[in-house]
Parts: sequence; structure tokens; C-alpha cells
Amino acid sequence: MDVSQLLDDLNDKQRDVVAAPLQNMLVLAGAGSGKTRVLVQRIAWLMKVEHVSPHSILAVTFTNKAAAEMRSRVEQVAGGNIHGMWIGTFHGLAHRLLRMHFQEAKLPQSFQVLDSDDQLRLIKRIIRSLNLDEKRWPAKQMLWYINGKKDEGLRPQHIDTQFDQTEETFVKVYKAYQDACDRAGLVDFAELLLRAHELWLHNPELLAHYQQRFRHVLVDEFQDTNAIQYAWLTLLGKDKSKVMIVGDDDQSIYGWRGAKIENIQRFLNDFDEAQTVRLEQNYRSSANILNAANKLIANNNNRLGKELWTEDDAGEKISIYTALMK
Ligand SMILES: Nc1ncnc2c1ncn2[C@@H]1O[C@H](COP(=O)(O)OP(=O)(O)OP(=O)(O)O)[C@@H](O)[C@H]1O
Repeated sequence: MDVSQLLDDLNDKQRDVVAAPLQNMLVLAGAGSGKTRVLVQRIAWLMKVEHVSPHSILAVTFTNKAAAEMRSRVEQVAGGNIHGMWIGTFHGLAHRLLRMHFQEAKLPQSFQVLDSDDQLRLIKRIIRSLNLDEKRWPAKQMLWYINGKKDEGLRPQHIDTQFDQTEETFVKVYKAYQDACDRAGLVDFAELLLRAHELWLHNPELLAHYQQRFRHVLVDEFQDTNAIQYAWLTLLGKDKSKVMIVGDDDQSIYGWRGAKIENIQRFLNDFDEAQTVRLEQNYRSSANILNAANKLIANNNNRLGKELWTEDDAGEKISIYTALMK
């Protein structure tokens, strides 16, 4: 087939990614370097050139909006039928798996998803039922603790509280909260991910089915993945799939909610012969802005390193604006 239409509007590095052999790959993509375009064209390439069935492709993005956009762009570029392809957020895909396999996941068929307001209300009730002082043990802090532990893949029984009485109380609330959720068939957002991971971990045949099916896995915004998302992805893709992750270690902004930038480095160690390609040409900003950004991010620790550049003019000089916060 004539593949030129899939490669025509790409620069050399973008082409290297789209037309790469079937392999594990890290695409280090700077801001405005066209990563969405590359991801979409890569999926189209897999289907049209490598004759991969859409049924074998799983693509993960970070927001529902990005997932919807990717789906419609892939449909456009690949020409319509992408039936059987899974495109979604980590949470959306985990939810889908739990609905399909609720019995193996030990959930009632009618389980409900709790949003963070519901979660906070339930935690407040638990704190009261345990006769704890709400001022000393604020519900919001408990909520952060519970979600944080789930993001790390930890159940109450995994947490060692031997030397820490404060943590002992946190774990007591976590346990009572989880028991209440389990009794009522309630699943919070962090639980979606943790339970989807446990679903595969404890049901090897089910895992084998998905490993067999999803031979091509693509993940966007990889720098934002937390420990449990990485563990889930590793279970699925490490042995049988070709996994392409796209991320930017200079754009990690979710450390405060469990994102682990070191997952990029772990990917290079854990996934066989992963190749790295850097997308450094920027299509969004003038050279003055990029040079200033390059100088600033050069101060970040432990970066894999890249240097953004543009064919555009220097543009206006940068001015500094100081604003007061109320
Ligand atoms: N090879 C190219 N030639 C011309 N324009 C391009 C090329 N690749 C990407 N662009 C343009 O660059 C802009 C940024 O692309 P895109 O949104 O895909 O980047 P991105 O890396 O996902 O951005 P970010 O993650 O920073 O939001 C878009 O307007 C896109 O059309």
C-alpha cells in the first residue's frame, strides 16, 4: 500500500516513531512536539502496514477528553473501522474490566463508583463511628492517606504500623472504610485501579487472555503514571506485548498525587530492548521562549535530557511579570 500519506506530514524523528519496527519504545516528547499526531499515526501504521487487528490494540490516555479525541482521529486516519480497539483512561479501562469480570473481582454486579465527595462523607462517618476526634483526625487527611496507599498498591494488611501509633489510627480508619465499601458494593477511583490490578494478579487465566489479546499497547503522558498503573501495565505488557510509552520527564506535575517520574527509567530497565526516540522540534512557541525554557529545565534533577528547538523566528523578547497573590 502507499504509506506516504501516513508519513508525509511528519518530521524525521516523528517518522522514526511512526514507522518503527514492532518493539518496545520510549518516545520522549517535549511540549508541542506533536506527540498526539505521532500516537495517532502510529496506531494507523500498525493497522495499515503491519496488519495489526484493532482488536489487539490498547491505548491509554490521561483524560476522557484526550481519549475521545484520539478515538475520533484514529477513526479518521485509519479509515473508519476500529471496532474492538480499547482506547481510554487508566480509570476507564479498569472500570470496564471490573464490570466485565465483577465475579472474579469479588464485586457485586451492581457495584457503584464513589466520587471524592461521596468518599469524604463515608470517611467522616467512619471516623465518628470509631469515636475519633475529627479535629485531630481530619477526614480530608484520611482520604489522602487511603488514596495514596491504594495508589501504591497497599491494602491495610500490607502496612507496617509497629512503631507508629499515628499510622496505626490511619490504618484502622482505612480498614473500616474498606470494609464498609466492600459491604455496600462501593468502589472509589483509586480502588478501580487497585482492584483491576488484583483482578489480573489473582486470575492468571484471565491475565493470559488479555496478554494474548493486547499485543500492542500505547500509553500517553507516561510521566503521570503512579505505582499501581505501572504495575498494571507491566502485568499486561511486559512479556508478550510491544509497548510504546510517550512522555516527558520535564512535564511531570502530578508528583503530589502519586505520579512516579522514575517509571520512565523503570520502563527502560523492565521492558526488553526498549528503544528511545526524542521529539525535540517544537511547533508551538518562538525560539526565545524555547531557549528560556531549555535553560530553566536544565536545572531539573535526573532528567533523561532533551533540547527543544524550532524553525520559527526568535519572536518577541520575554518580559517578566510579577503578580501578587491575594
Ligand atoms: N511535523 C509537523 N509539521 C507541522 N506541524 C506539526 C508537526 N507535528 C505537529 N505539528 C503541530 O504542532 C502542534 C502541537 O502538536 P500536538 O498537539 O500533537 O503536540 P503535543 O506534543 O501533543 O503537545 P502538548 O503535549 O504539549 O500539548 C499542533 O498544532 C500540530 O498540528
